[in-house]
Amino acid sequence: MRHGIVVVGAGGHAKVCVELLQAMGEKVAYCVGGVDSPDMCVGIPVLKGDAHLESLRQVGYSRLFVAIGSNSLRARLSAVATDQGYQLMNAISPHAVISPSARLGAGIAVMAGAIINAEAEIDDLAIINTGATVDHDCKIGKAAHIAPQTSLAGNVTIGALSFLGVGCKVIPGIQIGEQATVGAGGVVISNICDGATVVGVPARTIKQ
Ligand SMILES: CC(=O)SCCNC(=O)CCNC(=O)[C@H](O)C(C)(C)COP(=O)(O)OP(=O)(O)OC[C@H]1O[C@@H](n2cnc3c(N)ncnc32)[C@H](O)[C@@H]1OP(=O)(O)O
Repeated sequence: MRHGIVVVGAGGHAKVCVELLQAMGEKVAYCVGGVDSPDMCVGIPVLKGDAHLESLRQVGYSRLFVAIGSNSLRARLSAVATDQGYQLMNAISPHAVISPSARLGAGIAVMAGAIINAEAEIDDLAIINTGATVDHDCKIGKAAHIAPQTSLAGNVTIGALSFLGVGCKVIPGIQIGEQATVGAGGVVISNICDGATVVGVPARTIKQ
């Protein structure tokens, strides 16, 4: 028997991802949340505590999606789940537009209204959030998050675990390092180092 998908997380991001998976025609069996999670997540029962991952695996669940907004936590729990033998699913809205030449990793989320253009590469566990645009030849690193309405022009590279807040703009060819943060509404016109936080128009560094 084909089991439903296990979703890790029970917060706001998980709500959206559960509904993305359902829109793809999948059944979500359970969410697995922290001990303080609500009992239900958009109608899906929530099991509290990561120990449930192992017990669900033992009774035959094998497909899983990690729906946690924190990039580092998403990466860590995905590694735990794959070590337990889970296969990471993608949650991709039927209302996203994705080029046939784009390359998508595993465990990624692409929300409604997102556009991913020709030969873009989206690495494992990345989030391309609502209405974000990733133009031709962009490279989005592992477990990076491109927040709603952010627009990347062509040939932009985003390093692993980086976060671009809501409504950012990045001009063509820019390279943003790993674990970098761009504040909401930032306009990036020069390269950004690993670990830096930048804000504003044009974006300036507030933390190195
Ligand atoms: C579906 C979803 O919800 S997806 C989630 C989307 N989430 C977001 O877009 C959140 C984006 N987060 C931000 O923009 C945050 O403000 C961050 C991450 C850039 C900075 O957060 P913090 O490290 O807590 O910085 P803090 O709030 O202390 O601000 C530091 C300074 O930067 C300024 N600043 C912070 N964010 C911004 C911004 N987006 N644009 C311009 N200036 C900013 C502050 O005014 C402050 O300036 P000051 O020192 O002159 O007073």
